[in-house]
Amino acid sequence: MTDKTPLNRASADLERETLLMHASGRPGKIEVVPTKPLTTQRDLSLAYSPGVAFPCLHIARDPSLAYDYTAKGNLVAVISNGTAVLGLGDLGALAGKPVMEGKAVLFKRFADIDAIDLEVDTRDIDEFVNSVRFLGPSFGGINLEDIKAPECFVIESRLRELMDIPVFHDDQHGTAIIATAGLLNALELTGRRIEDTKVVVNGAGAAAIACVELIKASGIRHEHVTLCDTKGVIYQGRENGMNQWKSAHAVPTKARTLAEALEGADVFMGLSVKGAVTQAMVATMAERPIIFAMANPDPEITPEEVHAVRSDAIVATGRSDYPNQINNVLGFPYIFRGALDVRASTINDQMKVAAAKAIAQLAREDVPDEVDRAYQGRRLRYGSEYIIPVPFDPRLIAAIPPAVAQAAMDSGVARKPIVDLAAYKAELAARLDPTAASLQAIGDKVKAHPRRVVFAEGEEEKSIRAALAFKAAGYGTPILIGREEQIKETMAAQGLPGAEGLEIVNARVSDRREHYTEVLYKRLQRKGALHRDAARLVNQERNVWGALMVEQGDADAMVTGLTRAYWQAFDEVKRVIDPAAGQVLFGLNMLVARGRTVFMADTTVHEAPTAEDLADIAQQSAAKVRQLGYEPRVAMLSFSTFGNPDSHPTGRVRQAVRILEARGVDFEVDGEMAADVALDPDLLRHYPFCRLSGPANVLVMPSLHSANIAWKLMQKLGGGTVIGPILVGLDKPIQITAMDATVNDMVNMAVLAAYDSIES
Ligand SMILES: NC(=O)C1=CN([C@@H]2O[C@H](COP(=O)(O)OP(=O)(O)OC[C@H]3O[C@@H](n4cnc5c(N)ncnc54)[C@H](OP(=O)(O)O)[C@@H]3O)[C@@H](O)[C@H]2O)C=CC1
Ligand SMILES: CC(=O)C(=O)O
Ligand SMILES: [Mg+2]
Repeated sequence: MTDKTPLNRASADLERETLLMHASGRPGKIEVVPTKPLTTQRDLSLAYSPGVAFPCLHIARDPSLAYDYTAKGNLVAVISNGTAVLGLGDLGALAGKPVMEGKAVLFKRFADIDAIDLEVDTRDIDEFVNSVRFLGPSFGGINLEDIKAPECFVIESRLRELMDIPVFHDDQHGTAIIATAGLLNALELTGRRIEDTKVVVNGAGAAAIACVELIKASGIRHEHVTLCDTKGVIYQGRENGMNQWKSAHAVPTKARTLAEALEGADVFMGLSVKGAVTQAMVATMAERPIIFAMANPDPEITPEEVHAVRSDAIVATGRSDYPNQINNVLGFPYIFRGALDVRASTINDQMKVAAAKAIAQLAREDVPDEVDRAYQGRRLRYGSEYIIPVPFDPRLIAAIPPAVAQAAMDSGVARKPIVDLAAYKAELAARLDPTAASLQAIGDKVKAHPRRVVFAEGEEEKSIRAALAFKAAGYGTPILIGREEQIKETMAAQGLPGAEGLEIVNARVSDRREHYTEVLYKRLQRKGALHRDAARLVNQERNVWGALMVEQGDADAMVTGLTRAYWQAFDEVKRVIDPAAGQVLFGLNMLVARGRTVFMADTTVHEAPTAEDLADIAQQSAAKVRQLGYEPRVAMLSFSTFGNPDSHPTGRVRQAVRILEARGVDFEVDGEMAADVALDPDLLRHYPFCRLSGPANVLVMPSLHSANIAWKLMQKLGGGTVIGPILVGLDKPIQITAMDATVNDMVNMAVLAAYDSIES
């Protein structure tokens, strides 16, 4: 590529990273995980033949039992023929699959709905309808996606008639719901009356027609909406490129082009293609114009372009990297959640309006700290840069589905009404694990305060890739320690982009060498090191050099670990950096599995911790976990629970609990207790005196043996994600990965180290 503008470089980085992500490990983004054990002959005879005959026979007698005996009730099909893939046009069924897999995982991530993508390889309406209409028994709902207009209108309405489960074309109604929510708030913020507002919509396809219908249903007047397509304004009497859906919105007007239509308009809604609007056009709009440029992945006009000519504008796009993301991801997971939970037979207009109102209302409410923290650097207060909630707002799950479910019940389409709506809301709030939001919070904070992070093993390919990813994500400046020619050679051999934006430091030629040697010599001269030993360490040990950079303030943080056993890297770092005053050093792992996040300590340092050590580890773990956004509930683990069985080794753990009591710590802690009691609320109930208000999220292990074995077993057999060990207690932010760390692990650890340098 010859064009090396920052925008093109950024998109080349994004292309490389995205392709790598999709191809890494198991290709694609989804897999199927069994929910029942399948390990023994007995398991097999229950899950499959002969036992499985019984649920079949029961369902044959009473079809509603399919919701009790199969996954149907929580399963949605994301179905497309790929004729309008985002704003990329007709790429066909197969090429649309990455988007459909993406939609499926968004269902899971945001609303705990299992979804599977189905790509139907036909552009023929009848063939498509016939391929889908018989799939009803398998699913609780059908999400149609990226099917172009006008075929999508016919397909959706025919399937809605033919099927007794919700059929929802996301690009139409999901988009319309979110855009309407954003519009209601933008009108309020700019002091406009809905009935006076003049709207121009560019695009007259699936998303645009549905948006126009919903904003009109919300109070925008028919004659105040001008629709444009590739042929210009859709005026009354136009014949070229028309269809019945466009005709329904044609207005008498002299305007023939988008530019003419936009003169004096209050609102622009783009649901067309990248770059369809110019700065000159938005310059002619009314005071405080509202501009929703929603084409994906690139908007009709960027917020920077708008603000250069209209500083008074409220701007929204479909993208997550600008404020005001109007994207149907805010809608479809939650709308289906509510619909599935009442076994709705359809998603009707009342449910859509309820969703739009719930979303608009949420943006007006005070933003809780955890959401604010997650979007550091942005002002999440109802206003022109925050007209709509952000996708990682954990309140969405408790706000939208109940509104949708209630509307379904009120409008008579709920087949299983919810009796206790308050209990339903509480259940929804607890349904999703906050880890992703918390990691997002950490990453966003680093982006808001970019750091200089040393990647000590700078010549390693994984280090280079991690450094590039760190830079591309906007976390700051990576510093690679190594020989420039070597690093550049590896980059060229791997087809990686240039080293621009990376710093490369070669200890042997650095003008900081003498200084670092003196600093190290001063530290080590009474620990048996001669001057030449210090010089050798500075010259030859990258971990020592990197740690010195951090210690001397030449870098903010460091990550290492790929080329040395953990203990060796740890020893090298400790030559330069001490534990922070009054702190012990230890390892903390973050385990994410089965919808929950649990921290485990000490996984790296204390082989046989004393009661005092255990108390220190518990106290520092609680502080660290709080810093990461969790309220700690600490369990001091053992093989015994509250004295049963009573044995000598557990005394240490009990003593640690007494020490913590005496210190008057400000977090929940109790023990000794077995791991299953700590994690299982039903078992915990046998101990009503226990001071934990819920299952523990911090496990303090009695020894390094049990801790190290436990997290490694979890990593290899647990099916979850293990992050860490995170080194806690060092005076400077340095993290050591495992030798088999992936690029992603390295980036995570670099971000955690960078975060530490901001927080400390
Ligand atoms: N932010 C969000 O949540 C969502 C955004 N979208 C975006 O909306 C856009 C349209 O998607 P969708 O409705 O599904 O697709 P469709 O194929 O159904 O419709 C596309 C429409 O865009 C019009 N169009 C294309 N190019 C231009 C242009 N240069 N000027 C004016 N109109 C043009 C077409 O005009 P014609 O009729 O003359 O062919 C057609 O009416 C895409 O960019 C998509 O990414 C869609 C859904 C959700
Ligand atoms: C967001 C979406 O669904 C689209 O752009 O098509
Ligand atoms: Mg779409």
